[in-house]
Amino acid sequence: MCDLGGLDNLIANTAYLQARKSTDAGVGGSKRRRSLALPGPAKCMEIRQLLHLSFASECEEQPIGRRLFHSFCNSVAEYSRALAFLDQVVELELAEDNMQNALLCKIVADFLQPDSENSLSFLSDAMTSAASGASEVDMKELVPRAQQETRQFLMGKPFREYLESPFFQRFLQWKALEQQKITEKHFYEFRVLGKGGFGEVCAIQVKLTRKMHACKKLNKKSLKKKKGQKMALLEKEILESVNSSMVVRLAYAFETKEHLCLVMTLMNGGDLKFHIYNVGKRGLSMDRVLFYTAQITCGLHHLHRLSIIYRDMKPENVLLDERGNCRLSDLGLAVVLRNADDKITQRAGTNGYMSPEVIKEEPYSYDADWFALGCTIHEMISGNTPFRNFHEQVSKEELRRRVLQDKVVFTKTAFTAEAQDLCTQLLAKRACDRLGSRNPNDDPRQHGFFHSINFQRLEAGLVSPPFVPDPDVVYAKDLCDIDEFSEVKGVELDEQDLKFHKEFATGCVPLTWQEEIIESGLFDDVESVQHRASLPGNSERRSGVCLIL
Ligand SMILES: Nc1ncnc2c1ncn2[C@@H]1O[C@H](COP(=O)(O)OP(=O)(O)OP(=O)(O)O)[C@@H](O)[C@H]1O
Repeated sequence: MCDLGGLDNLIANTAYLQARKSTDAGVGGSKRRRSLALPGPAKCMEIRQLLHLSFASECEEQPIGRRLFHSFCNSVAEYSRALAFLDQVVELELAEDNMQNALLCKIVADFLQPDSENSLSFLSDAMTSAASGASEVDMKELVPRAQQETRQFLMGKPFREYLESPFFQRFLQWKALEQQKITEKHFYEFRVLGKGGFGEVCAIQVKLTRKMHACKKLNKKSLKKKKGQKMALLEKEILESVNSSMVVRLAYAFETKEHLCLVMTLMNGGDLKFHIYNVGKRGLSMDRVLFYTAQITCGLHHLHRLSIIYRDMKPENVLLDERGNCRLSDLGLAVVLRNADDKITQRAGTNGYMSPEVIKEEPYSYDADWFALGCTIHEMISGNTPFRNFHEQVSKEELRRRVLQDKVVFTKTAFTAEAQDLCTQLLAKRACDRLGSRNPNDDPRQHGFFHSINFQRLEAGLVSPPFVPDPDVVYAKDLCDIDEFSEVKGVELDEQDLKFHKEFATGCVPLTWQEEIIESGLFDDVESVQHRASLPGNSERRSGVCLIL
């Protein structure tokens, strides 16, 4: 029986939906005031000592660093042109196929021709003379070389000057703020979204930025009792290392008295299992199957490049966000290989998605994920997994036999020839015959099924999802259908546990935190206040910054 009435659920949903909308409205749309204190010079000196300064990290990878390096470069015409050129190259990489040639010619004419107004004076003579009268084929080869020379240039004098400029001081202030201790006081908490093995997942909102996230709470005593501490730390470290728009990302890791908390990308559009079985007729339309499969494939590819085997590929673990893009979630079973080509034998995964080699406990690696992807595509198209029909009761032994022996049959007309071929190749019984694992360069993204997908644009978020979840629907079970956790008895936490909790609760994850600060408008607000303060006639110079925004 449900303890909570429908009213409780309604109130929880309304509060949650309203909080989501306040984030959508952005900083400008919200009336609540926020205060922000950026640390002063002493703290900045301390932070500077701790950083291993590199151009790639400080000026390219870290979002706030990139923005401040851009601002610095904009004050010197030559540096500003160099960045404009690099920005154009990125635009070229993401351009639609039919726009590519025109853009390529424009870039060469604007930046590489010695007589052009924006010509890059630091480029080698060999480069500029090759640019005059170059054919399109030559240009395709010249632009990446010019890109390299430009980067080399920026890494020299401009980078050294940047490190001595007030822009870098500002960067250090943000870095100092990034290292603040994170506690539950930084967040508002909303309804529970789901239940995991060690605790609930609930929606939360960062007070400072108003960004919504999902918070996976892991009960400290339960982790200890079920010997889950090592696994939890590994999941946290893996999430932290991932930087893909196709995999859930970690924003904060902190602890409360009872829980270790992982604050991750909020995926509020429901999971693929729900969409396959609970909306309209079973299965998904082919445009959705294509879109999700392309995104999942990018997500798996990203993990594999980091030597991570996901090991739990299935529709239930693929979550949609409010725009209809999907990400892989629940990296609780993922493992990192010490060497990229190592193999492991430990049986892990979900029955019905585990590959023959995992079932037989034979050595396996990334090939296991490609097999599970084959099962997932089959399920998205037909509403049945390849080895078990919907609602069919099958014993573990029979399921095992089917996976090991049965040829997959495609009974539904919904399978196009290309979809069928993709599934067949992914579901090959032997890993060495399986798409994705046949040789070191085997890439499922090159399969004909994906011929209409521009993967670079997809990864950059420039392809519109074919389905957008309803913004007024909460795609989560009603509160009364989510079981509560019972108290963990008979476990005492000791010194060793406290040490582990400290190792886990590392606070803000730099790249995600910096993105959040920029996205929320806080970064621009601070910059404009600082800019006003530095104008002639304004005596109010600031070193530390304490702002009410
Ligand atoms: N990022 C997220 N956004 C929204 N909801 C989420 C998110 N992550 C998890 N959930 C919800 O919480 C539930 C439990 O999360 P998750 O599967 O990661 O926990 P778990 O401890 O690994 O559970 P299990 O081991 O049982 O799979 C999910 O089924 C989903 O409904």
